[in-house]
Amino acid sequence: MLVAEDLSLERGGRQLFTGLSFAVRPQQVILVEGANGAGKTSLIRILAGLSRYGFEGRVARHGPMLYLGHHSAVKALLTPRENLAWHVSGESQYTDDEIEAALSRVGLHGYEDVLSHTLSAGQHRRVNLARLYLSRSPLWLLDEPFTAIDVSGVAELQSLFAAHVKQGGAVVLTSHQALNIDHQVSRLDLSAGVLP
Ligand SMILES: Nc1ncnc2c1ncn2[C@@H]1O[C@H](COP(=O)(O)OP(=O)(O)OP(=O)(O)O)[C@@H](O)[C@H]1O
Repeated sequence: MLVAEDLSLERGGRQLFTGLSFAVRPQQVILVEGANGAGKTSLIRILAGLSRYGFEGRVARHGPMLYLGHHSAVKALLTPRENLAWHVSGESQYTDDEIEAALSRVGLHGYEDVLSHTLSAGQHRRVNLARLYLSRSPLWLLDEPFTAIDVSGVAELQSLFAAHVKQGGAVVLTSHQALNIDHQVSRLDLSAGVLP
């Protein structure tokens, strides 16, 4: 699904990692770990093809991917229904029932048509995460998907990740939280600075 070869990243005069090579294969969950500032967000953005700043190396992706960034891309003056419909419109055609069902899966039943600026931080984040329930992309690149999500929401997400990889998908994510996924998790630790 993805092959990363000899990745190096320098930021603000600091070498964050060098010589990083790995592959992402179907049915893999890869947790990118490391201290604050280790380069996790930067790595996910590089894998998604969204950043080249300070970066050397090669990333080859095969097939569609879904990237969810650290910062919620939910527009305050649109409703959750409108935000989700807009976000997924580039990926495929979805019916209003499918949009509603996805919002319901993330606990937003009853909030579909309020303005998003009236939502809590966690609800805001959940609007973004609803995209995962509609995604047909096999590769998910997720930067801190659990931020602002409550305990039951985290458990739901972890079940979703397990189901996704069991169906042949792959998930690469950053998180400062320990994972409790019913599937083997590979770890990519950036704290060491220089990886094999
Ligand atoms: N646009 C930028 N310009 C200069 N330096 C940057 C930029 N973006 C990030 N950095 C630096 O790159 C380093 C890695 O940042 P990054 O956000 O990838 O870390 P992280 O491991 O995700 O951190 P955290 O756990 O705090 O989210 C940090 O030292 C940060 O200051």
